[in-house]
Amino acid sequence: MAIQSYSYSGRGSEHTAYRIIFFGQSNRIGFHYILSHFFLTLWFYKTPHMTSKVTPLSQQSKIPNPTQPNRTITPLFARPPAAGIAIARPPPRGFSPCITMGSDFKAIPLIDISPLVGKIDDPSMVNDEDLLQVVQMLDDACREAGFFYVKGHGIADSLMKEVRDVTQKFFQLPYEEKLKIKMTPQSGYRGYQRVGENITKGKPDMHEAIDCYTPIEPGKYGDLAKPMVGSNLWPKYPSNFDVLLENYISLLRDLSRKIMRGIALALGAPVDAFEGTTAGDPFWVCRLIGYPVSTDIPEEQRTDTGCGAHTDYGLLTLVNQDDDICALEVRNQSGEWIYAKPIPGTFVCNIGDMLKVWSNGIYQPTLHRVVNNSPRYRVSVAFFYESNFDAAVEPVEFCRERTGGVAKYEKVVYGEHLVQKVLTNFVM
Ligand SMILES: N=C(N)NCCCC[C@H](N)C(=O)O
Ligand SMILES: O=C(O)CCC(=O)C(=O)O
Ligand SMILES: [Fe+2]
Repeated sequence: MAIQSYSYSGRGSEHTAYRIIFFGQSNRIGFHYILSHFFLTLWFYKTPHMTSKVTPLSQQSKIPNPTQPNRTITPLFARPPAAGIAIARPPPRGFSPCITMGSDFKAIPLIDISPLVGKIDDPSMVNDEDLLQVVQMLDDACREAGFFYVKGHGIADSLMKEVRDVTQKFFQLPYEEKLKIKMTPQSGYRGYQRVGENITKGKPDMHEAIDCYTPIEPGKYGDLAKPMVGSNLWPKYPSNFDVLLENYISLLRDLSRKIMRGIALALGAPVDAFEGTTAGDPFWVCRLIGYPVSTDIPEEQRTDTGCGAHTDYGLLTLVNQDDDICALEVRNQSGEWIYAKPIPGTFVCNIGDMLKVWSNGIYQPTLHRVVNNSPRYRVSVAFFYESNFDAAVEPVEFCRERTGGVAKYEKVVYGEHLVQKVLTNFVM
């Protein structure tokens, strides 16, 4: 048994945490020693661990290290059972080599979500061991890295690849051709944007993209959605682009809904917490992105980042990235950039700003950026699963209770958050 004591500073306060680790090891089987380590980590906080400061979301991105705030670690099995689930016993907490115990992750966990995908809509799933294990892994991943890979998600490899392939083909077209679907304020910020047109924190990003959003009819959501009214501008070439993408998006919507069900359980919430007025009519965003080889960009136009450091705006992001180029980087607590290396057949998932507010900071979105230093053009297709456009997202009561009783974030209307981002994302 070992006891470690260490300090870390969160937003506005210092903590000393004591971490007690028990580990049992060494079972002898035949000629081999098989070491098995069981970690039971108990956290004690010396100080009352929550600040009572309410910080508007608009200021969050200005805080230097929003990656890891004051965190409360409440083991899943210590939580009160939520309505709608009857957790009879704790899910097994085995040691997973993918998950770095502690706050400074070095790798992003990989989760096989097939039990979740197969069973999450079945009311009799509540005590399913495999499912609960996935829920536990989601909880660990959302606390530790805010990022995880998923496999066993049910989306065919061939479809993932085809979507990247048509994206690549489109970006290979001559500029005039791409301009036929140019993004403008009149198009509701939907369509093609050239390299350097998207800006992050004032700096042009070295990517080109097609942005698509849930279509919005004029008048829907009143003034709130006005800048984004419109339907999507799909390329005419390759000719199956719109059909392919619309099918892909509908599959990813359903997959995201299922993962959000898992995340709801991971938070100890009812399984349908992200349905109804929160995300029962989820807004979605899809960005098809191309990152040119840096030497192909005219020097006077070139910056060193494909996409500057940011957090995503909604609930959950699923990134379908090129198989063989390492470019997406995720920031850990000590400020190191950890590669989200491509793992063929997986999506890279991460949580967004709305989940932070809703969970009162139990889960935090992690800063990430893209740098394509490879000698090859990189493609990624990012799908963003968001709350209802007009959802007023605020810390829910049981998450507040779990984090000291005080709401750390003010209510934010998702659509306002999105529109504010979109209106400042482009030099037009
Ligand atoms: N829908 C999402 N999440 N898009 C992410 C793009 C991030 C870059 C953007 N210029 C920004 O500064 O946010
Ligand atoms: O290209 C990627 O891998 C990630 C893109 C991203 O983070 C975004 O568009 O929000
Ligand atoms: Fe992102």
